[in-house]
Amino acid sequence: MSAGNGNANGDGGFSFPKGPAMPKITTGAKRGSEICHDDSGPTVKATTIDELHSLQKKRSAPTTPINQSGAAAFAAVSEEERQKIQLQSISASLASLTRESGPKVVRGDPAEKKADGSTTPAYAHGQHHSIFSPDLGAVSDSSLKFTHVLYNLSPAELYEQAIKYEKGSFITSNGALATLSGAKTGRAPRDKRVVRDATTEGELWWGKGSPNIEMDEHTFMVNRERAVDYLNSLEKVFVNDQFLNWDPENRIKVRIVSARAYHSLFMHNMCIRPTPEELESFGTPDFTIYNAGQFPCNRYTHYMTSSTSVDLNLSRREMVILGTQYAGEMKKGLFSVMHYLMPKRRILSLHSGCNMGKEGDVALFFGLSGTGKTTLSTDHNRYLIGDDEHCWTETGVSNIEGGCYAKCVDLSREKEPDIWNAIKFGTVLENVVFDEHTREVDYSDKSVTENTRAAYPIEFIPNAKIPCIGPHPKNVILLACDAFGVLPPVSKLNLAQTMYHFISGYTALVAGTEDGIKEPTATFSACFGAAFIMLHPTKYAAMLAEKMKTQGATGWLVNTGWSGGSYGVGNRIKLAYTRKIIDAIHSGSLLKANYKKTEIFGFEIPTEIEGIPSEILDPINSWSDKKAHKETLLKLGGLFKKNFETFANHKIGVDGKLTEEILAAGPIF
Ligand SMILES: Nc1ncnc2c1ncn2[C@@H]1O[C@H](COP(=O)(O)OP(=O)(O)O)[C@@H](O)[C@H]1O
Ligand SMILES: C=C(OP(=O)(O)O)C(=O)O
Ligand SMILES: [Ca+2]
Ligand SMILES: [Mn+2]
Repeated sequence: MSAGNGNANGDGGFSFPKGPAMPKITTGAKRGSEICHDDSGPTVKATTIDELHSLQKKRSAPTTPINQSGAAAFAAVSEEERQKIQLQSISASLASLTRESGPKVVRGDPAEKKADGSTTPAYAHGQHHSIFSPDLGAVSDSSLKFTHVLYNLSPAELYEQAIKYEKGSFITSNGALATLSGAKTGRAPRDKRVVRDATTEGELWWGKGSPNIEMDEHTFMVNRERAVDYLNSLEKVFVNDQFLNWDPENRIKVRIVSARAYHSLFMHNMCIRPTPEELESFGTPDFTIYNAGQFPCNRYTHYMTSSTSVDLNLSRREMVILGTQYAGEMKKGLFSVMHYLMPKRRILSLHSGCNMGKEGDVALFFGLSGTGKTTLSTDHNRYLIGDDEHCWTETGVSNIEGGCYAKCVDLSREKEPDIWNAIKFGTVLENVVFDEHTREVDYSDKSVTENTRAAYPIEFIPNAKIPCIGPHPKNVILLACDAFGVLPPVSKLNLAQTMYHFISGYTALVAGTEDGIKEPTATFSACFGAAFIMLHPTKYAAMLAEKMKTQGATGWLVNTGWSGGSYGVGNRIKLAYTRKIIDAIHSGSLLKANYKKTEIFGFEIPTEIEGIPSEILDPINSWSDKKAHKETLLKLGGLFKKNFETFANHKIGVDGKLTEEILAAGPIF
């Protein structure tokens, strides 16, 4: 190693050159005698510094005037009583199950000193406390300390917490909060576990192909205890009480207990935000997440294969996160819960984006990660209902979430203006790289990860449809990013083909970013979200088929991937072209186009679409090597066939008729 040009001392070290001395800065020592008399306005209405600071913050969160009809005014819960109930509920959430009761919880930042300098716990908003302290019967040293709870903080408060206490948190020039998620920059599906108990044993999909890797109840409790003890050992924890699902009849109350302001702000953005009134009557959550992501699981614990564990216990309505700070784990964990709860109510949960035209025409966008759900559902000419997770009921669709989670690798203002503009104050920017001085984000920089993300509240998109609900879908668009380059840019599907491709859940992405990797890797993920479904894929497929049939919805397969050859030879289809295709689907013009049938897959492909070079519509035309095209097509067809084998002996719907049709709707050669 070279010594560089450091100023190492000792023998042989450098000494600073003795150049001319720096000019002295004149400080204008005589200033004091030149006092300007014309700027003396009124002085502050405070006599001490503490008083001045106390003037700065006005109390927020108005409480609902309780309008009791008639008598029993005394029955109204006092503010103090309400706060106490809330703290009791949080204490219960944080309770260790091996000790008798929950920890002593108190609201507010432990660092927030009162005016007299004392650190007696106080509420976040500066006013004095109302401490809930459990019985001293709870015997453990941990019960001698307070767990400070930062409850449903605002984005501004969370920014301050993140910047003060979390390494890697910065404000970028667009106002967003840049954060680092740590060692994990994506989900860890192999570390996900689901408790197999008497109930879930028969209800869930287990075994080959299933994402549900079992764990027993006891092991779950071991991990839960680990997470709870970790959280209680901290100075403070963040608690979010929020909702899932814009359909009021099927709304779920969720509580997220986490150690990082980053996680709290992420969920603030991604879940539905309660009004102050809704928060007052929140009560007990339907589901709780314990996010102890900085703390690993113990690898000697049964069922653990790494130091990361994401554990779902449907009976206890709890999820525990250990050993990963990637925030997407929370949102997708809750999505799994919805994939269990909703079908029980005969509601179909969908891993799809959703938007609506001015005429009320709704489209769903299914697809695996990176295929374009967020990009294509965010459409300046349409209302955004949601970018990722929806429910389809007897009356229409509803978004599960209150925010969007966009990939921002190579994001450009020109191509995706609405997402670009949504990245502002309040948005969480994960793992992006920015200029150390100007704090301008470089979206093309993949130094931390390819999977850079922006999480923002849905209302940051100007034409968001609030409330995020809509009528029955008219078009069901299946997105595949085909890096083999053989799927047509758009195909019209009949119902059986839609089901075949929905169950297959295909995409092929390039294997990685390293040089030399030329071979695309095919991924098949049932229902375009095998990592999140809880029941057998055919259950969701049967519901989708039934709904599409009754509503007369049309299925489409759109390739947002390669054209003119596989990855390495061809190019990714231009986003502008894909948008034109999608526009033609929405407007109904594509339905009326002329079609021809492709070989092998039997797709109906349009012969022309306005604004798109016709030759790209049939992939064979854009491949210069026709032999390679045929071979690649057969190769992909073979992968589809092989993947579908596991579904061949499952019946869909009441009679097996649809099953036969679906099997026949795959590639034939
Ligand atoms: N033709 C295309 N259609 C859709 N997305 C495209 C296209 N070409 C490039 N992209 C890029 O691919 C990514 C799609 O990601 P995203 O919409 O976040 O997927 P998802 O929401 O399905 O995970 C975006 O970064 C987008 O800019
Ligand atoms: C958050 C995710 O969703 P998507 O990539 O589909 O947007 C994910 O899969 O981790
Ligand atoms: Ca997704
Ligand atoms: Mn997305």
